[in-house]
Amino acid sequence: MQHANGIAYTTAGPQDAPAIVLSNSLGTTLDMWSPQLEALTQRFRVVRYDARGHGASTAALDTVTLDTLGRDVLAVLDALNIERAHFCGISMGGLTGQWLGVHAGERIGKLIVANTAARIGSFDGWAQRAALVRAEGMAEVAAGAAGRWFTADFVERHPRSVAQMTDELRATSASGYAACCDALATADLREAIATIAVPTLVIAGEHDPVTTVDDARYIAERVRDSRTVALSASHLSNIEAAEAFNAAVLAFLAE
Ligand SMILES: O=C(O)CC1=CCC(=O)O1
Repeated sequence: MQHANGIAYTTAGPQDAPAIVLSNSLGTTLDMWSPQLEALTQRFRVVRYDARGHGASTAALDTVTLDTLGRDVLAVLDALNIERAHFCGISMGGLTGQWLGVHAGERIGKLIVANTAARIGSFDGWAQRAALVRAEGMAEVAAGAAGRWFTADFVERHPRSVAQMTDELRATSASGYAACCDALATADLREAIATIAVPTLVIAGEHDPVTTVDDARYIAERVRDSRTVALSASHLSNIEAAEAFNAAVLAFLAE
């Protein structure tokens, strides 16, 4: 694991291949991309990183905004001397991707934003969640995570994958998680995304209760060079519908 400005990252795949950066969701780590690694490293240099406050990232947590999360990606690209990379982010990572499309489009080849929205949740909802984990730690948020992240059917059929993800969430630093809740509380790109000029794929989960198919449509209707695909999955569609997710990403990158 290497660090750039306190952001932990790792690379895999051929060094001279085009790079793709993978950006995790709230309460997960770069390990969430394991189901994508084999497929993507056939053709890409895959750069995974732990979002600020998560996993092995040690970056400061005083005032974290969406701007901070976006600039963290640029710091990783700079550390690797990568001028331009594809970017695939899920949920909070997808919001980070939209920020990059708006503010640093010249650094992004193609953009994939999955299970995300231009504005996720509400200020009050995120403020309450941040206060909860700051006061009481991760237990309550982790207890409800399976139902936010996966369909009941997936939870029943894949208990080990689900437990791995919820254990990881339970182990997430409460202050890191809360700092990212703060960022989500104020992140609102509903108007700004109309300026995104990067070719964009918007992936939705048909059963996602957090960021809906309508949220995906909202993005696609405003980003001029965009297409959408809806997968039979809940929120963490890269895990629940890994094969279809990989196929959609690879087809888009091959266009
Ligand atoms: O609430 C959750 O755990 C789902 C989620 C919202 C933003 C994000 O990245 O994950």
